[in-house]
Amino acid sequence: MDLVVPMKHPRDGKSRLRGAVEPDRHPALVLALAADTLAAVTSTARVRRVILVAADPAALAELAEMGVEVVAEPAEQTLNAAFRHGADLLRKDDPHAVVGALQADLPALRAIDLTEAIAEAGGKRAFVADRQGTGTTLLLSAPGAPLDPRFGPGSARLHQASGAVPLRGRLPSLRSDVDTPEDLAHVKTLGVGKHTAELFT
Ligand SMILES: Nc1nc2c(ncn2[C@@H]2O[C@H](COP(=O)(O)OP(=O)(O)OP(=O)(O)O)[C@@H](O)[C@H]2O)c(=O)[nH]1
Ligand SMILES: C=C(OP(=O)(O)O)C(=O)O
Repeated sequence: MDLVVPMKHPRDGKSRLRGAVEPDRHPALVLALAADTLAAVTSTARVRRVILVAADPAALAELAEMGVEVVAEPAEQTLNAAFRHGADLLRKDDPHAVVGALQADLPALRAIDLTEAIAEAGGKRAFVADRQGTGTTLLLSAPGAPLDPRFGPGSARLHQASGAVPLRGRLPSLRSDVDTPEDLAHVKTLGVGKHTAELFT
């Protein structure tokens, strides 16, 4: 299966985390969260391609070295348009693939949780809610079928209402996205990847 990961310019993203590090290091924190997410993704055997859909590809040069393809976001500059664009590019090359949409703010992600989620989905359109139960961290299409992303506030409910199956596994590392300082404290208890850890030593 192939994955799409969207990213704003690191200077603009994760505004609710502003102040967690010195202001001039905020972009480095956003990049570190993404680098740890991508390190786990690219070490997951079930994942074949990863497309990063970027508001500004030049700002993500260091992520491009991690075995992911960085492309520019489409003219419609919204989160769901970014997901649809990445999914369309992947489908052009393999019309029958499962396509996944993953958030870039999962610094504690472990390959074992991503593998378990893909297995539990079993080819159905399915999603993983965040640990609060309101947001979505991963949405998987059925093979060759539309991804139909509905990310944004309350997306777990929207994904379920659109027929996606909520995955029930514990999946602690996959449910722990980092939106707030409280989320950051939580992922530190799980154990973050090296890029994020380096910013707090
Ligand atoms: N390419 C692209 N990525 C986006 C867009 N909107 C959100 N994202 C990315 O999608 C992911 C999820 O978004 P949020 O968790 O809401 O993150 P955010 O907007 O950076 O955070 P806040 O400013 O705190 O709301 C993050 O990796 C964002 O960078 C967009 O319009 N285009
Ligand atoms: C956009 C979303 O993310 P967040 O909770 O990270 O803002 C979402 O959960 O659909």
